[in-house]
Amino acid sequence: MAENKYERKARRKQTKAKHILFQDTGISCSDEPTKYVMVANAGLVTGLQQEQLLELCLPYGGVDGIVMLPGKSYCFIIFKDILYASKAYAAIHGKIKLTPNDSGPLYLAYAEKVPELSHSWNYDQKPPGLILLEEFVTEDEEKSLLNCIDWKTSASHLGQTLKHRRVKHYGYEFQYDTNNVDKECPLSENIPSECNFLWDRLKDKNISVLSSFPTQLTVNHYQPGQGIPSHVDTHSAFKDPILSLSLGSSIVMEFRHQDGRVSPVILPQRSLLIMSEEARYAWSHGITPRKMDVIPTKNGDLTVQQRGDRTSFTFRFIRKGECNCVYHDLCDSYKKKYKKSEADTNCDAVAAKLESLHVHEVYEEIASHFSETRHKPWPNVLSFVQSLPFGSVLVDVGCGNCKYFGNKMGHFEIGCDHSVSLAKVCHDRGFEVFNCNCLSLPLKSGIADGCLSIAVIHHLATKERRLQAVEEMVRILQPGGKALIYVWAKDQQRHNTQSSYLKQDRKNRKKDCDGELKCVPQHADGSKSRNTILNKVSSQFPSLPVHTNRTQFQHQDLLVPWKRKPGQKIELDNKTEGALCLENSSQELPTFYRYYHVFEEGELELLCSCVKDSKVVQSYYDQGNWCIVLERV
Ligand SMILES: O=C(O)CCC(=O)C(=O)O
Ligand SMILES: [Fe+2]
Repeated sequence: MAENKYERKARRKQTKAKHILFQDTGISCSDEPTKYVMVANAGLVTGLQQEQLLELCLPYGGVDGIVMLPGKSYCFIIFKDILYASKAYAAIHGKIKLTPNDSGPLYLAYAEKVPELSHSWNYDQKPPGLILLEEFVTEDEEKSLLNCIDWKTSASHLGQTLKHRRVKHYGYEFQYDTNNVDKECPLSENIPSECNFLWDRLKDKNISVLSSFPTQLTVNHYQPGQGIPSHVDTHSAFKDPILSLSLGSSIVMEFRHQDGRVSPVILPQRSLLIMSEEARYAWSHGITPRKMDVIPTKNGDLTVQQRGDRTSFTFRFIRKGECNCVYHDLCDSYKKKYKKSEADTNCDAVAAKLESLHVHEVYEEIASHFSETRHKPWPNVLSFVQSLPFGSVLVDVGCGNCKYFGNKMGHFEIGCDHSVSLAKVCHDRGFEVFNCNCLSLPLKSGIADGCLSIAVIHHLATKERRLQAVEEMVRILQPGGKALIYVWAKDQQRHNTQSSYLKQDRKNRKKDCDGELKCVPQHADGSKSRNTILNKVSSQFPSLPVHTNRTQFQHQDLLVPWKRKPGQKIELDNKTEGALCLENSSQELPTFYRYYHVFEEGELELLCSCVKDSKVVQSYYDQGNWCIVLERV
């Protein structure tokens, strides 16, 4: 039978989707029915919510799961049985729209398998420290609690209607602009006495999380379709634990960890949720604004459940003083302390001097040799660059010899570096470059789609300056733009594999020729030679240790030797002050000393987490470097 025009269109869409799927994931589609049905034109990118899709598919049989991939406009339904899949396919493909206002029908295809998600949703594993007490209050108690809230109140801070829900505070007002409470300014309304029985009940149940009574209560009222953005209750505002009583209706609350784990937790009506320790400090919680929730059934399938009106009572304990938790990434008290320790301008001036002498001047001196040793691009950096779409503006901050430029990817490439000599190398190679300090980029905000900072900010001598450099990169990115940052790791031998630095160093040692990070000159009495160098180098910065090559880093702030290539002329001018370079009276070649701050594990994440308007979207270790992809939000 001849195809009609709708069938022809559906087939064309299907062919295109199959091709894209294969390109993206290597997964082929199948002409025969399978349990895996690809939805070609609905996914996270099109704003699809999994409960919509489930509602559509469940009438045809059991569903084991829905796989939605970040950044993709397609998704997959995993049916329990091939029969269900084929029934759904026959009914939906090219015929049914998801919602009446959608422009076209859904196009489906059978896939041989589904892509594996590195971090999937897990209904079975709750965040550590999370306790859920079901049927904590009776129906009568529920009514009495709901009735004791007087929403009709004229004071501006009471009974607020936020975009997504209605809220009312007792004890202290939670201020949504600062995400904190004014501890000096308690409210006249205390937590209603109708709540008092809850604390005895906790004791009766042998739950000993409370050492005193809560001092703050926030009542949230959610209608179906409303929610609360994912957040961690400010550490400095409230102690551990936080309690939340669910009244009126049940709901799914999503807990998210920074490592990508998502744990949806069903909060049944009349249950009490206790968020303590890791669940309180290191996982964010939120409620997605939607009218239905996806929940697992007893036999493990997924189903949807309509939401009703829910009122939650969130009880908290106002904290006196600062938080001392160990979950630093999400702790505002820790970040405040961390930033303050660097606020000293005297320290800033010393740092600037150190960078000038042991970074800027050294790179001017070693530029051509440095450039000769820098040809091979790092594969992960290259993939980042290649992931930027055609027409992207790419800024390489601290571009060195521009080894990541010239990829013919249709990018507009702009390099900048402090070193005049390195900028000249790039210019001679035909690239657009200018000189500047990465602490203050002479570029308009929001102009870049991608930004590189490869082995740059570890040359900045204070946390505040490193933060400033990252803030500058985020500033020049447009929303959605990404920066890739590489810094040297203190740990050069992670997972028992040697970093390229240690490997390179070994090679150098074998060949006994020059390159990056060469050893200091060795005499027969090597130690004497080293001491001479140390004394000379440390004259300006006495507390800075000199790194011993071929070894793991012993300190975080140090001077790393660079030995000049043999046969190169040494031109020392007065500026060098003898500290950045030692010209040995013997036959030895001069050694330059570059300042480095090598990063501990987690340190780069912490630094980036202090940068406004950005989020860390990827974090990894790559051959002796800690690396982060930071997205401007
Ligand atoms: O509605 C809830 O259960 C949680 C409310 C909440 O997280 C908050 O107000 O901080
Ligand atoms: Fe909260």
